Amino acid sequence: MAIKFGRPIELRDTPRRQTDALASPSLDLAIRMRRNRKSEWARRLVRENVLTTDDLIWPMFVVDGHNTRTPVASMPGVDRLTVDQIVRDAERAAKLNIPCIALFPFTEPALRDEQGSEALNPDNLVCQAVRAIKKEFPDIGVLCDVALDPFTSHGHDGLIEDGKILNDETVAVLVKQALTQAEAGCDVIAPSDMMDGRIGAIREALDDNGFGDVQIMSYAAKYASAFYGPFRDAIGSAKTLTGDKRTYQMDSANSDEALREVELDIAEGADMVMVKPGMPYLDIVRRVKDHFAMPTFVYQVSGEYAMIAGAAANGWIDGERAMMESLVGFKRAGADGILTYFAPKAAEKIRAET
Ligand SMILES: NCC(=O)CCC(=O)O
Ligand SMILES: [Mg+2]
Repeated sequence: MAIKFGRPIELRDTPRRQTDALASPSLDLAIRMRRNRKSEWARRLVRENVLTTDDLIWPMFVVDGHNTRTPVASMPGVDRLTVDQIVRDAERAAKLNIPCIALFPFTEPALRDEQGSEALNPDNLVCQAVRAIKKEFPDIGVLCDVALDPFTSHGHDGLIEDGKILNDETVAVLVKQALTQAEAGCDVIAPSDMMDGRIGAIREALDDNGFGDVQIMSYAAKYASAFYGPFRDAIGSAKTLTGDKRTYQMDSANSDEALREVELDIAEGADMVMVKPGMPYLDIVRRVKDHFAMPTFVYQVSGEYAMIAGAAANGWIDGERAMMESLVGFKRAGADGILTYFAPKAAEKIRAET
């Protein structure tokens, strides 16, 4: 039924209620969208998307030392944690019913080299943290990032020769890094490097080495983004990174290309796929979810966190409401889960409200 200015055209000929428009201004509207918004219970009843603690993955930063929490200046409210402290936050995550945590290391500069060799050390910070967490809280999911950037002196995700990031040679190292992490007890391998063919190579190696149950969450559509800045502060690669990552991460102007990236990773054996960053790429999340119907994740990255947390700290926005609005926006776009530094805060808010 065609509707124009509220009153169905088909009804235009039927007698109207007699009203004196001036004395009692009242539009003759059959449909009033505001009725379903009239009170909190009514809004709850028609709500289409709900954020739960099951949707959250909490990224954490691990640093060498003991019993120390060091604030990351560009991420207000986020700390680098020593292994014993990460176990305490894992406990907090478990109590908040957050299903999974993600680990990122701050590697001492002396341990970084051109090849990122520390990534293959079975006793590196990430492996230590995985073992410590799994010992105390075996039921929480632990996700480990696969890429060389926290370990290389140049801050790139792969090996470099003559200024070029080598693809196949890098994949060979990433396979070893993934096996090292699986050996430590990691549940989900999450390659974030954007080399071609790494998902298939890692899947094959995991299967050949008795890690058939270890899942792969692929950073399938990862864009070269300015929003990663605070993360690079947190892992200590901001100052050392030479150049940018545009020869391997995606061009922010592209959308069809994201579907091709995701399609390849699914074909190579990804169990879950991810779009990153989040807020500027909600259209990509929606396309990926609609196209592949895969478990689809989104990373609300450090710069997105910093924008909200920083503005809130200045009193420019209501931080809690902006946090929740941004997170439900990901659900609305089709995400099954969100990696977010807000995870503990959001989980606490959800718990307080239910
Ligand atoms: N591989 C993980 C990241 O690069 C995270 C980026 C961010 O939070 O800015
Ligand atoms: Mg790819």
